[in-house]
Amino acid sequence: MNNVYLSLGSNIGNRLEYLREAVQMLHNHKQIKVVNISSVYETDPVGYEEQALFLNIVVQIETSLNPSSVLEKCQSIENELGRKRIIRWGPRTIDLDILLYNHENIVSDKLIIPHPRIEERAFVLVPLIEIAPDIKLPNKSMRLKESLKLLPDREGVRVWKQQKNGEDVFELFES
Ligand SMILES: Nc1ncnc2c1ncn2[C@@H]1O[C@H](COP(=O)(O)OP(=O)(O)OP(=O)(O)O)[C@@H](O)[C@H]1O
Ligand SMILES: Nc1nc2c(c(=O)[nH]1)N=C(CO)CN2
Repeated sequence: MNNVYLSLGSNIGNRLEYLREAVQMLHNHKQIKVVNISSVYETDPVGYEEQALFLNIVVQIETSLNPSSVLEKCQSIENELGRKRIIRWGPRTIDLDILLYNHENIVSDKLIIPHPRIEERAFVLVPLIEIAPDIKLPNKSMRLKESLKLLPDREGVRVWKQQKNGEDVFELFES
């Protein structure tokens, strides 16, 4: 079974509902098991700043899908939830990025894993480290929590809804 971390973000409409639906769609796939979900963080937009605040989470899944099939599933969820690609790094109902796939390094036309901007994004690192405190990038000795300490914009990431019960990954999405 492959251990995969995904980053999810939304900054249009009912942001929590989009996150909830995306996680449900992952859960509904018979080859995907959702094993952990971070708290929900409200985050200042990065890259293109003239847009609404995001909600971001990181989700850990176990899956028998290969990396390109995980990407296809992520993109089909984005399409189903009405994502439109208009501005690079611009507003979106939902965005799913693959952060890590086991400890593999993958470079193809469609996919780069680890995601190339993990270490510069507090909105990714904070929720990722919450659920995987000692995680490292493949072939790197420094833990990501050390990378996070080097980022200037950590205060742009605030807990919005605390994950209450790590055992029941769906509790977050039931209240
Ligand atoms: N690790 C990855 N996860 C998701 N998409 C990836 C990854 N590596 C490369 N891609 C490619 O990136 C393309 C653009 O993705 P997308 O429009 O979601 O980018 P973005 O989320 O706006 O920006 P960013 O990549 O900075 O998060 C996708 O079509 C996909 O082929
Ligand atoms: N805070 C925040 N900023 C972003 C995000 C995001 O999910 N959260 N996604 C982006 C494109 O992937 C660009 N900027």
